[in-house]
Amino acid sequence: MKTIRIGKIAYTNVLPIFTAFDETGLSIEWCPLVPAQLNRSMQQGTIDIAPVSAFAYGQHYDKYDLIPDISISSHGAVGSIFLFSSFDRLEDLDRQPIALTNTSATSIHLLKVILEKYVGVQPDYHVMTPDLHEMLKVSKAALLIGDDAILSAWHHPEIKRFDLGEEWLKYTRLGMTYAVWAVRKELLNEQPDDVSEVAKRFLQAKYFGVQNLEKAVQYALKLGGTTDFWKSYFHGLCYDFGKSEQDGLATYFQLVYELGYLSESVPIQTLEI
Ligand SMILES: C=C(O[C@@H]1C=C(C(=O)O)C=C[C@H]1O)C(=O)O
Repeated sequence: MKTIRIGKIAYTNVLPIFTAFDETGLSIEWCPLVPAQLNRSMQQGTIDIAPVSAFAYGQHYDKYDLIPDISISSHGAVGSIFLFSSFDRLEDLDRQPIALTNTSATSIHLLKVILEKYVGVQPDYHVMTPDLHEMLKVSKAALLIGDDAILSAWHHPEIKRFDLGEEWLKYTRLGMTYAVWAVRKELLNEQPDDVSEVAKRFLQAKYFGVQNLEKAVQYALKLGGTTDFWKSYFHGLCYDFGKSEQDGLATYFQLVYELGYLSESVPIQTLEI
């Protein structure tokens, strides 16, 4: 078996899956990166399988297939995708500067959909490294994801923040999928049996990890917080990719396409394993 390079999101959100992954008998190399770097590495072919931003799948779906029934989704509040804002109302952000983290792809476009389609404002976006203090020096609101969002919320409870999973649910009554497990089609053609085995291990890891959160919580505590905080964070995330998650994602793809941020409407294709 040729070594398969697998990307890992360098955030706490995936710990229930990655801490439960059984690599016995597999030849794999782990590549921990933030989502925007994972998206790039998958596109360039320096990694073969990864949880990529759902938006990045939309950009390159012709090159990828998806492992079925695994994602990072939420039905409502996600707990780690926040727009921090100097204003109490999203309506006040029209023509205002908003800083977007350079680590994201899905959430950046989710924010654009919410603000432009539903709130009806047209802000001036600019991309920055994820540093809340620096971002708010030059803008009226700042989008952070993952551990950057969690830490900034802890350090700055006084700053108003909007949870994008909650906003999306409010306007659409749908869940939202932020990341999906993509496999490069080239790898699938070259090593179909190995891909199928890795996909099965991911699904086993998901089933076991979500039922047994102790190990994930133990790792998560290194960032800070309490056991109860992390249990409730993990319970707020959904790692499935069934009909209700796919319906939410299909609506997102349609709206992102209508707003011109994707050049075509995206089919969601999952693998038979
Ligand atoms: C829930 C999250 O989902 C993520 C958001 C992503 C994005 O915005 O592109 C990509 C992968 C996930 O890590 C999070 O990062 O907090």
